[in-house]
Amino acid sequence: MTTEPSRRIQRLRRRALRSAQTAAVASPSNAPDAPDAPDSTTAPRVSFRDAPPLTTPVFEVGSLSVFYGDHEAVRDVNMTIGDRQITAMIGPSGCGKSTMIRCFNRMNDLIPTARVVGKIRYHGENLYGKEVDPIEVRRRIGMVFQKPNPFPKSIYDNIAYGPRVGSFKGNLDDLVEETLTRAALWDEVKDKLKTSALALSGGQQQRLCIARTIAVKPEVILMDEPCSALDPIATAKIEDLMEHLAQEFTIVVVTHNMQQAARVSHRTAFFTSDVDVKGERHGRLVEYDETERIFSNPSDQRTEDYISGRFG
Ligand SMILES: Nc1ncnc2c1ncn2[C@@H]1O[C@H](COP(=O)(O)OP(=O)(O)OP(=O)(O)O)[C@@H](O)[C@H]1O
Repeated sequence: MTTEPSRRIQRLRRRALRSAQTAAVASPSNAPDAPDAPDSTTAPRVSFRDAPPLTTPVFEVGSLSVFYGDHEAVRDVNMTIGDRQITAMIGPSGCGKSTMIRCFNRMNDLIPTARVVGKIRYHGENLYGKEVDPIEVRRRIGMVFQKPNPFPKSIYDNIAYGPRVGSFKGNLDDLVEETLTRAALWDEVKDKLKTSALALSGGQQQRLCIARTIAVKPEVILMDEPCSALDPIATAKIEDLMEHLAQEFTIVVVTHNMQQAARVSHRTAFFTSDVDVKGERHGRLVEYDETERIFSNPSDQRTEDYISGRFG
C-alpha cells in the first residue's frame, strides 16, 4: 500500500519535472519574469544544457560566510564554478544570492559593514589575499547589474571608457565595433555611435552594459538579475547573448526567473534561508548540481518545493 508521504513526494516530483520541462522550452516571449512555470502535463520534453565536468575550476568556494555587522547573511557555502559554464543562482528573496555573487569580484569590499570569512580561490589563488588588488579583480571579473546603468555619455564612449582608462594601445574604433558586434548590438547602433547611450531602449542599454563589461577583456561576467527590468523580447536577446558569450567567458547569473535558469545555465545553485534558535535568518546553499538534475530530480526536498512553486 502506498503511504501518504510517498504519494505526496511522487506528486511533487511530477510537478517539479513538468514545471522544469515547461520552463526550459517556454520562450521568454511567453514566460513572464516570475518563478511560476505552467503546470502542463502536455509540455514537450526538453534537453537541458549538458554541463561539462568541473575539471577546470575558476572559483573554489570553501566554508564561505558573509556578515553585515553582526548578522551572518550567508553561512558556510561550498561550491566550485567551472570554466566557461553558466552557473545560475536561484532562491527566495533575501537568501543571499546578491551577497554571494558580490563575493566573486570583491564588490562586498565596498560595503563598510560587510565581512567575508572563509575562502574563495580564483584559479587556485586566494581572491582575498593581501597582495590582491581589488580593482584588478573587478577588471578581470566584470559585473552587470539589475538595472542597466550606462554612463551618461555616447554609445561609443561607454565602450571606449574602460580601455582608455586601461591605456589601450590598439585601434579604439575597431575595438568598439568588435565589442558591440560580440554583444549583438552593432547593427542596431552603428549609425548613431555618437548619440547618448541614455537614448537606447532598456534592453539595448543592458546589452551596451554587457559590451562595456567585455570591452576590458574580463574572464568572468557576473550578472545580478540582468533581465529583471526588461521585457520578454529584450530578455530573449540577453539570454541568446549569454549563450554565445559562454563560449568565451565564465558566467554567473543571479535570477528570480526559474525558466531563465533552466533555459540558460549548465549548473544551478539553490539557496534558501533558515532561522536559527535566536530567530536570526541565514542564507544557505541547499543544493548545487547540473541544472537538469536540479529541475528534474533534486536531492533536497526544499529544492523540490521551491522549483515546484510551493514556496518563495
Ligand atoms: N548592504 C547591506 N547591509 C546590511 N544587510 C544587507 C546588505 N545587503 C544585503 N543585506 C542582508 O543580507 C541578506 C541577504 O540579502 P541579499 O540581497 O544578498 O539576498 P538576495 O537573495 O539577493 O535577495 P533578493 O532576491 O531579494 O535580491 C538579507 O537579510 C539582507 O537584508
